[in-house]
Formats: sequence, structure tokens, C-alpha cells
Amino acid sequence: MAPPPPPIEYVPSDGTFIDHELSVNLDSTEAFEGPEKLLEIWFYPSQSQIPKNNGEIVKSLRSIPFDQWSKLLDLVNCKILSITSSDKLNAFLLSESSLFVYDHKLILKTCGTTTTLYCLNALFKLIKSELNWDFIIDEFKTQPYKVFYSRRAFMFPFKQQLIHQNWNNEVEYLDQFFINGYQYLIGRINNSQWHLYLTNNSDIQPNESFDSTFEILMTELSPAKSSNFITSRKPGFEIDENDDLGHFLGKSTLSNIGLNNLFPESSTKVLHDAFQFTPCGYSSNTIINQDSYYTVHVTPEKDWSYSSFETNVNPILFNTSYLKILQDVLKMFKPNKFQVILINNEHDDYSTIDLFKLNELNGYKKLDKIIYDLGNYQLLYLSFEITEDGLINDLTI
Ligand SMILES: C[S@@+](CC[C@H](N)C(=O)[O-])C[C@H]1O[C@@H](n2cnc3c(N)ncnc32)[C@H](O)[C@@H]1O
Repeated sequence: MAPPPPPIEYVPSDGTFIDHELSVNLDSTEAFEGPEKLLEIWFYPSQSQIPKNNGEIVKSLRSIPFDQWSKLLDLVNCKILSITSSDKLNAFLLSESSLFVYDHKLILKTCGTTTTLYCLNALFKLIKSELNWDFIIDEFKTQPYKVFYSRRAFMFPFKQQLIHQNWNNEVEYLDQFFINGYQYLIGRINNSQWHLYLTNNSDIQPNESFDSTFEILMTELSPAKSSNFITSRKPGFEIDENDDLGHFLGKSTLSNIGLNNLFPESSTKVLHDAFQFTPCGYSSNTIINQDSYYTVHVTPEKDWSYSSFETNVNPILFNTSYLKILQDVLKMFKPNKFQVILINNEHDDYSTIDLFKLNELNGYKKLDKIIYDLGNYQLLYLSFEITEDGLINDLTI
């Protein structure tokens, strides 16, 4: 097997980075758009297919220096709060959600009024100049191995920049960059519908290894649960020169709500990074088994409360199932409504069957179950809401 690429230059030897100055001064009290834009780009099908020099991988996405990521994220309108790194993955905690960088692919998840798609042009130029990876096939079009872009309907679409104000604008923009792109509109058109754009390069080999994205998007969180994500910390407060209260409180919240223990079977190293915003809000990234992540973001404000959970962990490796993960996460937020989206390329019975069969869940009733065959992938979309009985008698799990 090819040796891993050299360590990234911008982090200390333990692969961490924290921007304390930014962390202590973040504040936001305005209506906030929790639902995220999720962009996943695979440049190559796997780490081993990255171009080599004398049989060795010399550079990968993880060799791109910090300041280049930071400039790229300026185009998206978000900042890097901190970074945790394993041998396979760099997990960036952002002022608006997260960025996960593998050697061959990246996942950018941003909320608020970020302008995710505005980084595309610069991203492809960056990987050409830094890594000599050239996916540009004519003046504008690019053809990486695979692209997914998805999001739920926004709560405040009019607050978005023009490009993100409606789905058609986004698709038009994506079509300028990618060939073979196509789109889906999934779920009831009731301001919670979910959109997906993806590319299909059928002439390229399918990805052989396990790949899955499991998301839980929750709204109308229980006020009692939301209170875990509200802090009285004032901007500018620092607990000591090596830490800031945002990260400190974030990590205690992570433990308090049991998020540190989601995969108790994990015998390998787990790396957590978490941040509690002022006056409220929470984000965390966890790297598990070196090459997988789970990430949680919370907007607890009563009138637009929202939280999201996302993971690419293979549940089988931890002797668990998607249904068990769903139940554990729902307990942390007790939302009145939630949607589940699973996109995976393995139809493994043990970890997925309960989810595919799911018709009811304590105190919740199913609104929609939609299954799509996406060729090498399958997509499951579920939508649930609390029952009257569930609400009155607090029957939810
Ligand atoms: C932590 S982020 C998470 C958003 C996310 N996508 C979600 O799932 O809700 C948003 C929450 O943090 C709060 N917040 C406080 N300061 C913020 C800042 N500077 N940038 C973004 N969010 C901030 C927002 O008001 C909101 O409650």
C-alpha cells in the first residue's frame, strides 16, 4: 500500500489548531438559518487512486496549507474555529458548521447565510496550483469523480445571498461547473422538502468500498433539551491562555448530552472537538476510527430551533444500527419534527433493515418514506412528526 502523504504543514505535530481570538469574540443574536448546505466532492474514488510520483503519493488535499483553506472559506463567508486531525482526516470546526478533508475528498457543511457554491471556482484552481490535480475540462467545466450537493428547504430563504435564494439558482450554478449533473426534489412541499444534486460519471468505475452519509435533521426542539445549548458567557471571556470558554463549554456539553458515547463499542481512538456559541448554539466534530466522523450542530433559539446530526460511520463496525443511532440522537433533542436521509452504497441488512422498515417510533408518526435507486447508491428519506399523544404525554423517546 502507498505510504500516506506527508503531514500537513499548518498544524502542530498533534494535528490540532484553535483560533482563540475568534473563539472568544463570536456572537450572534439575530434569527439564524440552521439548515445547512452540504457539498461533498470526491476528486478520486479512494486515497490509493491519487496520482503518485515514483509510486508514492506526494501531495493530497490534506497537504493544502491552512491559509489556503482559510482564503477559500472566506469566499463561503465562514471562519475556522479549530481543527482536529487523525492520520486520515482533518476535521475543521467552522463559525458556520464543518469541513472534513480527506486525502481524496472533502465534505463542506455550512449553515447561516454562507455562500458555499462560491468556493467552487477557487477550489478547482487551488487543487490545480497546489496539487497539480487538473479536473478542468474546458473554460468552466470540471469533472471530478463524484459530487453531491444537498440541502433542506431554508427557513429564511430571503435572507440568503442570491445564488442560494432558490434551488434553481443553485442548480444552474452547479451545471456551469459539472457535467452529467442531475437533481431531485424529495418529500412534501411544506417548507421542509429536501433537495439533492449529484453527478454521474458512468464511464468511471463505481466506488468499491463502504460509503454512506446518514443525516438526521430536526426542528422544533424541546425547550428543555434546547437549554443545554444556551450559555450566559459574554464575548471576550477567556478561561486561560491555552483554552477558551467556547471550546471548554462545548466539550462539557458534548459529554453532558452523551454525544461522547454514541459508539460505545469503539475501542479505537476517538477525537472530539466542540464549541458552545454565545449566547447560544453548538457545534461539534468527532473523528472515530481514524477515518470516519460524526458532526452535530444546534440552533436552539425557540422560534427557529434546529439541529442536525451527520455521520459516515459504518454502524456494523460498532455493533450498532442506524435505528439505534437515530433513537440515541432523538433523545438528545426531542424534536417535534425530524427527517432522516441515508445515502449509501451497500445494502447491508443488519444495520439498515430496521430503518427501512420503520413505520412508527415512540410518540412520532411517519409522514413520508421515499426510497430512490441512484444506481450505485440508494437513498432513503423519512419524515416524522410528533403525535398529539406524544406531545401531551411526553411519550417521545
Ligand atoms: C452553531 S451554529 C449551528 C448551525 C447548524 N447548522 C445547526 O444545525 O443548527 C448556529 C447557532 O449558533 C449561534 N451562533 C452564535 N454565534 C454565532 C456565529 N458567530 N456564527 C454562527 N452561529 C452563531 C446561532 O445563533 C445558532 O443558534
